[in-house]
Amino acid sequence: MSPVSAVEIAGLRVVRGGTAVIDGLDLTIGAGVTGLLGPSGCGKSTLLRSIAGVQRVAAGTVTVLGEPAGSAALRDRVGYQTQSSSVYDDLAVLENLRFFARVLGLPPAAAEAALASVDLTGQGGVVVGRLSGGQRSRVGLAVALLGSPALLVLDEPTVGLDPVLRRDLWALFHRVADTGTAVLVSSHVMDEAERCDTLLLMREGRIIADGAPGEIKAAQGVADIESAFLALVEGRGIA
Ligand SMILES: Nc1ncnc2c1ncn2[C@@H]1O[C@H](COP(=O)(O)OP(=O)(O)OP(=O)(O)O)[C@@H](O)[C@H]1O
Repeated sequence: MSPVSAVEIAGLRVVRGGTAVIDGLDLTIGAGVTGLLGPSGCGKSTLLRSIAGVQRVAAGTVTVLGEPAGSAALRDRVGYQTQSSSVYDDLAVLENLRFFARVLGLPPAAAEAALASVDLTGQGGVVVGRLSGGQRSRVGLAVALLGSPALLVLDEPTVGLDPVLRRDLWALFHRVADTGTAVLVSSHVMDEAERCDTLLLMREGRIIADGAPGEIKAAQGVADIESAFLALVEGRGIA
């Protein structure tokens, strides 16, 4: 059995504000938890937007689950959580989920299932505005998980969270990936690198490394991903 790749990108070029933010990017993303790591402004959100099908692209192709990114066939097969929260503060957790389930044409039971998958079953009646940061992130994640997507795209979901909450969220990403959903997570925190099955290091609109964290470190002859990133940037790796 060889399923289609979650994402196939060829020759992607994206221009924002008159500047080519991404120029000639080729990339394949498969199963498991893939981390997209790179400094602020390197183009992570732009790449994720292109995969989610909400970014105007100047050239190239972005194929998601065998379909062009953004096509109607992918509507409930791709879950996308943006950096800014898209949930309503003045609605309860379950009300939010039921609302988004309706928008996607899913039955109300999908809301309960998504709630359970992020361990918030007991919080369904709580107004989102009263939740902690970690719980809010989980609600956003639950919205992205509605309809059991085959690809989950998460833009910096752990930003601003303490180390314990970040660890718990990464455990959740792996649980989701274990069900067969490909999970793509961006972060600018290099110490999250070790939590990924596959790591994409991005700089100035380019993917400068793509592989398991251990492989990337070994190729550069260094002990941590931050050093690997610096070695790649400075072109002094052993590879
Ligand atoms: N709406 C916009 N109009 C013009 N330029 C933009 C716009 N959004 C982003 N950019 C530019 O595109 C580049 C890449 O931004 P992007 O948000 O993709 O980076 P990022 O790696 O996700 O950064 P961060 O971690 O800070 O979110 C940056 O130089 C940014 O200034």
